[in-house]
Amino acid sequence: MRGWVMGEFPLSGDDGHPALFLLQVPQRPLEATGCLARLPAGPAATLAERVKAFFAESRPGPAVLVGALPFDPHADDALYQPARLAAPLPASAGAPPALAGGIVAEPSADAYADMVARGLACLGAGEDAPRKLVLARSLAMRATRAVDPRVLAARLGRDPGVVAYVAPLPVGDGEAPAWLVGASPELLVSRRGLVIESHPLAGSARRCADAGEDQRTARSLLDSAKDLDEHRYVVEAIADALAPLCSTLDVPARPSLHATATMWHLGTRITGTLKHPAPSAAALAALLHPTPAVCGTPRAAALAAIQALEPVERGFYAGAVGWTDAAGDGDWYVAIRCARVQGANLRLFAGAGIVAGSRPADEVAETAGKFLAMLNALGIRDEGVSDTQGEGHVAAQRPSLQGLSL
Ligand SMILES: C=C(O[C@@H]1C=C(C(=O)O)C=C[C@H]1O)C(=O)O
Repeated sequence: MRGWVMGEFPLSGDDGHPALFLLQVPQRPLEATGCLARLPAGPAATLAERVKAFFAESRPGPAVLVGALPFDPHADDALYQPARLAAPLPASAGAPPALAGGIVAEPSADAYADMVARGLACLGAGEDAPRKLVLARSLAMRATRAVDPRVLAARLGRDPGVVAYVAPLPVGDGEAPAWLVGASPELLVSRRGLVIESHPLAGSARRCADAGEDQRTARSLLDSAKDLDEHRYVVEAIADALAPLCSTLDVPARPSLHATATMWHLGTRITGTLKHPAPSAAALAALLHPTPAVCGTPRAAALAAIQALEPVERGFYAGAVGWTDAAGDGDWYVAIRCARVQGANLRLFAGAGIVAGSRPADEVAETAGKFLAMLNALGIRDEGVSDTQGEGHVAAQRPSLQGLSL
């Protein structure tokens, strides 16, 4: 376990970016500014005890920790006690940042298709081999000036199917502050008293501009054996992890549809009542993360395959963002549909679950669809997707996705 080196977190106003954490959950939106104390960093396995030790000390200020868990459960997390809590001001979305230069796909769409093919080859190859694997790719781009995470979050938050978020990320000495900014449709876990909820998603299809075709896409997703298979692994893993901790656990037998502005997903709303002693929301998040929705199954084999196959480190993408308070309540969302933003640099991430029967070209298309939330927030429109975010027009000088092989 190692503590934060002073200055590696964007915590003060010196650089024009006061510490900002934002989680726009409809029933309980949270905006946290400033930082009173950092939680000593560590892996997921020690999060519950670190959180407990933190709240055991008497401390001035809000009795809450906010922050992010990285994708790799063995890597250091980034949680801190903010100085102030407030309901977020209704942010005006404003203009997207202007981009300088092109978009660099890392890996390229073709290299990603190869990666998926290699991933498919290792599925089920031996007893310990993964049965599901989630493989991700990234798009790197630069804005003409430092990106304001708040503007991006406000633009992302116009979609009622997502929870927009901003979380500060650790950076190296002397580097500009970095943020994870995104719009998650997926609740990892929430806890209020003994009541818990999780809404895992897996199995996806890109939405269509034509209403009839959009409905047909949704219906065929509900009937897709491959997608139901992908989904089942996630629900089983979450239900198996929660069952020993709960006195009641309701797991619907079949998933239902969840819509964002750009994607359809299969989702299962799992609810339960915790037994005493009830683990905190942070402990529950650490227990569940990373689920087969972002990693695969079995977890260790999928994690090893991801680390061997993906050329770009995920960092905090596909981790979790959220808060936990001294009473143990909290909300944790899966950190997807996001970008790492540092100064004028952005790196977007998107991944897709691969099971027997997946096809590389389909996974390229699915990840391209998943990039759209963030690309649209950046003012990059795709003519194939309906303008459900209400912008109404495509500014002529804004880049279009047409012709870009994403
Ligand atoms: C990994 C991502 O999304 C996850 C994977 C999904 C899938 O494979 O169908 C669906 C929702 C998320 O759980 C992502 O958006 O980057």
